[in-house]
Formats: sequence, structure tokens, C-alpha cells
Amino acid sequence: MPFSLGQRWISDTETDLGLGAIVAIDVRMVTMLFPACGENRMYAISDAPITRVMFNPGDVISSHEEWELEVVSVTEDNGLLTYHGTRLDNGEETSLRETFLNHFIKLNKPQERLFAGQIDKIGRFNLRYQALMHQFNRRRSPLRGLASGKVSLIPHQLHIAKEVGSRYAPRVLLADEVGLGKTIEAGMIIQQQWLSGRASRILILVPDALIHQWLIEMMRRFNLHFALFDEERCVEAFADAANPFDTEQLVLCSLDFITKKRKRFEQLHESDWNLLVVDEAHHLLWDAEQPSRAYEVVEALAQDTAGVLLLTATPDQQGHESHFARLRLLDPERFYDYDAFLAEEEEYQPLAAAAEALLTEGPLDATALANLAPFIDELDQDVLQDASQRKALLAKLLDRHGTGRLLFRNTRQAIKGFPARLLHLHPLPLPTQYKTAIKVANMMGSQQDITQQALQALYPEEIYRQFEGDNNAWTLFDSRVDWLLEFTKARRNHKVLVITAKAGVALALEEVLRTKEGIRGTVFHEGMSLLERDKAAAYFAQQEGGAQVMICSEIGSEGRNFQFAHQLVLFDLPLNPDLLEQRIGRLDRIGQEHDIDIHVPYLEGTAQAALTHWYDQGMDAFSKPNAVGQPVFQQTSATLLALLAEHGQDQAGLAQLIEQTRALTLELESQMELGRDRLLELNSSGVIMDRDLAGELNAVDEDPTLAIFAIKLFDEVGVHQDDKGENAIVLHPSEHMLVSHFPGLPEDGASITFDRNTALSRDDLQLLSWDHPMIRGGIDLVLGSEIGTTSVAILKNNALPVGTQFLEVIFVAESAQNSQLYRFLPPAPIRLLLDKKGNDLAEKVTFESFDRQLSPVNRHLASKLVSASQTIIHHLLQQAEPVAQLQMQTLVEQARERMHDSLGQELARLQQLAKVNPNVRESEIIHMQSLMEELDSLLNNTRLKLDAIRYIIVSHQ
Ligand SMILES: Nc1ncnc2c1ncn2[C@@H]1O[C@H](COP(=O)(O)OP(=O)(O)OP(=O)(O)O)[C@@H](O)[C@H]1O
Repeated sequence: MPFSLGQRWISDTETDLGLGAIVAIDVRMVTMLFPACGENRMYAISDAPITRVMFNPGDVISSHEEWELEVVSVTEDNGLLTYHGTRLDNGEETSLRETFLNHFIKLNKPQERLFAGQIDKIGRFNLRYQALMHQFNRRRSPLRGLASGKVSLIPHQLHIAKEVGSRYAPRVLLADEVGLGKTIEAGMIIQQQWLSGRASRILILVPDALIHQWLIEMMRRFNLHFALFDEERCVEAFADAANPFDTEQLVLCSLDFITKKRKRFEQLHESDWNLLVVDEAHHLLWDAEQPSRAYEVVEALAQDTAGVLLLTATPDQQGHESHFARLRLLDPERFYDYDAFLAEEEEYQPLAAAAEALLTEGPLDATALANLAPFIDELDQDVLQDASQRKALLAKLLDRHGTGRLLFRNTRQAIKGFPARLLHLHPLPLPTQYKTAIKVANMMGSQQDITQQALQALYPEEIYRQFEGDNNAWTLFDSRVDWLLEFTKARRNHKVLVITAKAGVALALEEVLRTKEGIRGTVFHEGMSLLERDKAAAYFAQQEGGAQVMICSEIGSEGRNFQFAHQLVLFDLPLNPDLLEQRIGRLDRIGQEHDIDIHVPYLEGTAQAALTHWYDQGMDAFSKPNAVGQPVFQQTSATLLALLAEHGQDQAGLAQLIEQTRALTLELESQMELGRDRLLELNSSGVIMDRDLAGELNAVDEDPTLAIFAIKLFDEVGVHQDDKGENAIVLHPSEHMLVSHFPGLPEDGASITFDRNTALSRDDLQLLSWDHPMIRGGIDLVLGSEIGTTSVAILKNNALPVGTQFLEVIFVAESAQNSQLYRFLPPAPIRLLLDKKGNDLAEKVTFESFDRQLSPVNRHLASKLVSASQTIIHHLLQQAEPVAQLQMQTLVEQARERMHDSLGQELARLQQLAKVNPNVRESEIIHMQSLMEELDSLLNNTRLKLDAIRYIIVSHQ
């Protein structure tokens, strides 16, 4: 192209110099001035790495005075261009000579970059298109976020997580038995709510002892980085905001801290949250006269937060009324009256019988039909005899009745495959020192109430210490101590968890083990700081060189993960069957690979002995979780407490109580099994959904697309990858990265794998999924930049004439950024492959098959090819737009149909449900209606954006 003074060109190699102007030309050299930075460059005319900047009708250009002109036509005079058109600021018709173009002009639209010679490598165009496609597919996927955590795919968890996680503002009680994975279910729900944008501010409240465990589980398993707020953090954050809690999106807090510090509670309450999660929710004690502070705090927060997840394995631990009160936290309108709630529970049995009838294979017999009769008018008579459709009917039935939408509980019995619990009782002689102390205490009488007396009787070492002072002399003669020494000595290769009610006892035992036998032990109790507790737990978990024994006070009996051990010693027993279950649950949890040995050393002729027999023979509380432990305890506690207060001396009374307890347990169990528990089991385990979520997600895991894409992404961006074998890759930022920081990749690198089992077996590996911050961030990085927006390639195809041209154009149909809309229409790529005449061949020639046949062109040649074909390219781009518009309209209408279909069905279901099941909140229905209206109008505003262009020319060489 001939050069003329004043012409505007851009440097191919130094695009940041801005727009250059030719200021001198001689026989061999051309000199350019770049006014934006005041620099000159001289280039050899024969091979100048510069590209002529020419605009076309339709482009909007900026003048040196910064007004904008929409170009209508272009004329040329002595090699210089003049643009004619309309000024955008005042509508005036005017002309702009190229010499007066803005020197700072930014060429960031694909067509501007292409014409200005800013042409990307062929692989980057491919990467960009793949990134668009994957982002589009992921955002629409109904399984998004469900299994992207580093977790095993366990069906009962997946069912609950999917059911709850995809709701708008879920308010549920997760009440799986201990150790079945409520924290993991909560994590999966949070992940889905977070990724879908339904919740952008999330608050988790947990007991002190579980703070770090939650922090780490959320981070390591789900890549969710919660900020831990304690007093120190609040003071620090005050520098950035009046309300410290406003400084973070994801906040984790100790419930104890918030209940004790009124000011912090008020600030927490003033901050806006979309999702509140409360672990060990049985601590939220409620009593009509005097609700606990913890209850009041959570109640206030729950009133102002749309989504609420309460977690407890033992919902009845503090009594059934407290359980009711927690359901009321979730839905105050629905659970307004305890008596009405009790009456409703009475009806669970016939409902469960009807549900059972629907699970029958083959024709329904007379009993099944009779059980279904009360509900039959709701169900279609014809469908009823069609066995294949009964599961759908069952789902409908459960949906409409009971607490199904609100309460989820999985049990070991329903899931099966858990290790056995083996009880070993160790009766030991009562030392004379204790005998004397008990006798003296009895002689002195007691002012305490019966519960306190019973509690005192359970801990003879306490009674002894009252008389002998506050020291550890009791360890010298207590036969349980000697037993423990022998026991641990004989199991040097086993980890042993010892639980006792009191911190003082834990400390004394650790000292004895250490000083007498050199046994490596550690303690875990309320007197330790959070950090000390976590260090102790880590020391116990450590396989080599770690502690053999961990001695916990009661706070260690909740929530913690000690399933790497399978020897449990209950040095004493708690006076509550649910607390006993919580203790056993430290070892009997998902991941436990052995049967669990439960050892109970007890002193004969004491209250502990009586309690041991009562738990064992009366309610079989050691060998399996006891769903009715709490009601049985409440109904028998008067006799039990009296017996314990008398140190279990009344053997006949104990035998009678055990008999009575056994009968009551059996009766309540069968009622529960036939009623509430059966309904919960059916509803929680997902058996009726007939959907193999784990199988579907496994298939996603096995699809290599993610690994192929990720490796390409890291390659193109310049992240260094070191394959370590065994499915592990180490990533490091490199000096040649396109960006200074790759999202989610720490400065010192990260070890990753695409294989779930490998990730689960190694703590140091992150599981890369489509939802991992490195992949999401990497895709955003590509799509938010100019990477791959232009490309030129050669198509070597002897069947086509040399010089045949194609233009591959990628548009994106974009609607407003709205997470709800993204389920139906996220930014959607539209690909056109135009031949010279403007025919679109995209449907016949897929991206992948076309891309495979293309060869790269060096940038200099590419720029020349584009310059030579500017007119045709421009013409094709103009033809492409209306074609893409039409495709966009189709996409919008399809999305609208899907949206109406899906939300419409959900709305109809909710409206229908609301007639028969008051568990449906009015706000859910209103939300659904307004959401549909909002999405409709957002869909109408979908716009088309040109995202990337590839120019292709055929060659035979
Ligand atoms: N899907 C899973 N993949 C991997 N590990 C899991 C999974 N589910 C649970 N676990 C592990 O099993 C243990 C128990 O899970 P979790 O702590 O979530 O149970 P929980 O029901 O909250 O227990 P608790 O009733 O004691 O509070 C934890 O160590 C957890 O990491």
C-alpha cells in the first residue's frame, strides 16, 4: 500500500503507542510520529510492521476534539481518507479527515482490531470460542455447583443438596443422623446458591469448637473462603466500614461470640444476609417462658434472612417443644401452635401407610387400597393401578403432606453399609475411697434438686474431691484409670478417643498416661483457645508421630471428625441419650472403615453402672442410633433421676425401669417407623425421585472435556504445568503469562487433579471442576479481555479454488446480568461461517471439524491478507448481523419457553401445594410470579454483540 504524509497507521508490535501519523517518507524508510506518547519510529518501507487504520460506514470514530462521528461514507484524496457522517453529540452532518482522528483511539472491537492488524494466534480464537461455549453450557446446567466440591458422590446427600440447593430462599432443617454429612450437604447447598447468585451474602454460625473445622471444610472442599469474624477481626474491619460485617460476603462466626456480645449481634443483624446457616441447632433452646439467648439471636436473624439452614443430628435433644420452636424459626406462620403440630404428627401414620401402599409392586391389594382411600380423591384412579407411575404419585403425595419440604433426615438404617458398633462393658471395683466419700455425702444430705443430685452421683471423683480438695489424688486409686492405662498400653498401634464429661478429668487422665506410661496423648476441652483445640485435633489426626490418645471433655463430643480412630472409650456417660449418640458419632461417620469398639469402664454399684445398664438394656443406645431416645428419656426421667441420685442402689427398681424403658422404646420406635420416620426416610433419601444423580455426575467427571480445555487455557495464558503423574499436575505462575495474576492460582503455585478419587485420597490436591475458581476465573479472564477476538487462518483444501475466502463470525446474545436469567439464557454464542456470497455454512461445518483443518498464518502476512480484503470482510460483517439477529430471536424465544415451562410448573406446584400443605410460604409464590415477569422483560432486552472474527483463505500449499 503506498504511503502518504498524514496517513494514520498503527504499529503491529507496539499497539500501546496509539495511532501513528506518517511524517516523513524517503526511498527506503517511512517515519511515523505517535502523538499520544510523543515518540517517533522509522520503518523500512519494504517490510514495515504497521497496519493502515481505515474505518468503514457504520463505525463510530473519535476526533482529536473527542466528539464522535458515525461514519456514513468514506472518500479518498491523494491517499488520505475523509470520513463523512453524523456527529453523535449534536446530530450535525460533518466530515473528519483522518489526520484529525483521536490519537488515543482504542481499537478494542474485533473488527477494529482485525483491520488494525491486531491478529491473535489461531489457538486463542479456538480457546475463546470454547470458553464461551463452556460458560454457556455450565450456566444453564441444572447440576451446576452440586458436585464441584471435593466430596464423594453419595446419593442421599446429593438428593437433599439438589432439592434444597435449587430452591429460592430455602428454609430447611437438615437432621441426618450424626456423621452422615450434614456439613457436606450444607456446603453443597451453599455452593449452588452462591454460584447461581441466589445468595451473595452468607452467614454461618457454629459453636466455638467447630469454627475452624467449618472454615477448613468450606475452603478445602468447596473453595469457599469464609472470613472468620471474632472480636479482633471486628475491630480491624471497623477501619473499612461502620459495620464490620459489611466488609465480607461470606462470614463465619461463633454462635457463642454473637450471643455474648450484644453490640456485635446488633451489627450482624443490621447487615443484610441472603442465607443463614446454623450448625448444632439443638443448642437453640426454647421455652415459652424463657427462650435462650441463642434462640433469640437466631430468631431475629432468621426473620430478616430469606434462606435459613439449621443443622442438627439430634433435633429432639432438648425436647420436642424445642424442636417445634426451631421449625417455627423456619416458618413462623406455619408452626404457630405446638398442640396443632402434635395433632398433625398423629396423622403421619396413615399417610405413611398410604405411601407404603404406593411402593407396592404389582396390583394393589385391598389393604393397600384401603390405606390409600383417605388420599385417593387427590390421585388419579386410573393411574393408581399402573405400577410404573406410582412413584410419581408418591412424590406428589409426600410433597403435599407432612413436613417433607422443611425437614430432611437420613438414617443409617435407610442408607445401610455402615460399620457395626461393638459394645465392650468393663465393670470395675468401686474403690473404698469413693465408697467412703459417697457415704459421707449421703450422711450430710443435699439441698440440690433431683437432677443435680443425679448428676453429682454420676461423677464419684467429684464427690471425692469435695472432701479431699481440688487435686488429682483420685487418679491414684480410681480403677478406671488403671484400666485405661492397661487398655492404651495394649493398643499402642491404635488411635484411642476418650470422652469424659469434665475438662478437669481429661487433664488429669492425660497427665497420668504421660507420666506413668509415656503414652502420647492430647486434650481437647473448653479451657483451651480455638487454636489450641485445633492443634490438638491435628496432633491426634497425625498418623506418624501423632498422639495415640485424645481425651475430650463434652465439647469434643460434637461435630468433630475423628473417624480415623475406631477405639472409643466413654470414661463416664452423659445424662442424655442424644449426647451419647453425639459422642459415638465422632467415630461412626462417613469415612469410617472399621467396626467401632465402644468401651465403657464403669464402677460397680454406682450411678454410672445403673446408667450404663439402662442405656444398654433399656434402649440399646450403644449399638445403633436411637431415634426415640429423647422422648423415652423424658417419659422415664423422673424414675431414672431418682434411681441415679440414690447411686443406683435399688436394683429391683432399676430392673423394672429397664423393662419399662424397653417396652416404651419398642412402642415409640414402631410408631415412628410407621409414621414420621418412614415419611422422612422416603422424602430424604431420594428413592422416589428415580433419578441417579450420582451416576449423572459421575459421567460428568469422566468426560475429558474439562481437562482438555483447562490444559489449553493454562497453555495459552502461560501458566506453567508440571505433570507429576498419578493424575496430579502442579501449576505455577510463569514469567510469560498474559496477565500478572491468574485467578485462583497462588504465587507459590497449586497442585491439582481432575480425578475425584485422587483428590479425595490426597489433602494437597485441589479437585478441578467447571466451578473451580481457576476455571471460572480463567474463562472470565479470556472473555473479559481481547484474547482471541481476531484470527486469520489458511484452509488447505484442494477441493476448493485457491483464494476462496470465508469469514467465521462469533456473536454473543447478551441479556442483563441476572443470575436467575442465566439459568435460561446466559450469554449465548452464535457462530456464523460465511462464504464470499454471505451464505452461512455453520450448520453444515461444525467449529471443531473446521478448526482442525486450519493452519496458522504469521501476523505480518495475516495483516496483509486482511488489508487486501477489507472491503469484502466489511461487507460480510454487515450481512452477518441480520442473520445473527434472527438466530438470537430464536434463542430468546426458546429461553422464554423454557423459563415459562420451568417456573410455570414450579408456580403451579406451589399454588396447588399451598391449598393442602401449609408448609408452602406465600412469599415463595409471590416471588415466583414476580420473577417470571422480571425475566420476561429482561429477555426482551437481549442484545447482540460481535465477539470474535476469523478470516480464512484457501491455499493448496
Ligand atoms: N460426600 C462426602 N465426601 C467426602 N467426605 C464426606 C462426605 N460426606 C461426609 N464426609 C465426611 O464425613 C464426616 C461427617 O460429615 P459431616 O461432618 O458433614 O457430618 P455431620 O452430619 O455434620 O456430623 P455431625 O452430626 O457430627 O455434626 C466428615 O469428616 C466429612 O468430611
